[in-house]
Amino acid sequence: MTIAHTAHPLKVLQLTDPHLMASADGALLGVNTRDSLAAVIDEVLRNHGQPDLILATGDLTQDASSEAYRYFGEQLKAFNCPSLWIAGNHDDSDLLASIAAEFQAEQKQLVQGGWHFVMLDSSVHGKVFGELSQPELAFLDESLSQHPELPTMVCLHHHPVDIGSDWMEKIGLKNRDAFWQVIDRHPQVKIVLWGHIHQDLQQQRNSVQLLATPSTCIQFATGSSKFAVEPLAPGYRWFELEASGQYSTEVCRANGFEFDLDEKSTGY
Ligand SMILES: Nc1ncnc2c1ncn2[C@@H]1O[C@@H]2COP(=O)(O)O[C@H]2[C@H]1O
Repeated sequence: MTIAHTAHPLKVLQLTDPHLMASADGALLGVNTRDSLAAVIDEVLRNHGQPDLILATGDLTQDASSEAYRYFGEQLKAFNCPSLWIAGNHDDSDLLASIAAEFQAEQKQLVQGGWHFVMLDSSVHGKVFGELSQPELAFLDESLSQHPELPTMVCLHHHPVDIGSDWMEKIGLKNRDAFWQVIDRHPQVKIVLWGHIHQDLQQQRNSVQLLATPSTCIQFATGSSKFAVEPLAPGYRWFELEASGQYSTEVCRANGFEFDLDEKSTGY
């Protein structure tokens, strides 16, 4: 584990749900996912510049191919900083971990800039919903016990709360009560961050800020009872984290990216 303290806020970039494919032509509902990721990376560099850390919160690939994982790692070389990768429902957790190691992105926790980052694997092989295994819950509890003094961000792929979309209720984190029982024992947790829902979301649960972020490809319609997409631009989340525990965060989109989304789609 790396320990570094800086006087400046730590700049953290979240990239989520890029759904990359082995083929350069790979598209999701009409949107080429390599092109949309490139547009988001350009937007980060133009708008915010270099981050100090990247959090990649799952569905890095659509086809769980080694080519797509390596493509993702290569694209992150636009940034001169470490990244941490976790799996989503479209990923192959073991393959992701082995290729993440090639890019030094496999760590499950990191202390940097006075913050503690904990990365959880909520993927369940062959399922769309998420679940945290007993070893994963034990890891969460142990890692939080190691740094009770540090403001902490916990990341996973699946949503651990109701987000107000019926169709997504069935594909969130199944054992969310067990997750919150652990979190509630560790008051240093400031932020729980996820992907999966392809939309900007902010909620509060006691003293914990709950955040989700648009995908770097297609976006799901907010509050829809059944599967629906909306033609919002691909995006990312940016954080500036102070060692005091204060922070700011915003979602930005690559609004100049042109795409032809299949808006009538009823799923994929
Ligand atoms: N019409 C649908 N109803 C329910 N789930 C769907 C539908 N279409 C796709 N999905 C699944 O829901 C998931 C939501 O985001 P993912 O990108 O993980 O992948 C999606 C599919 O696995």
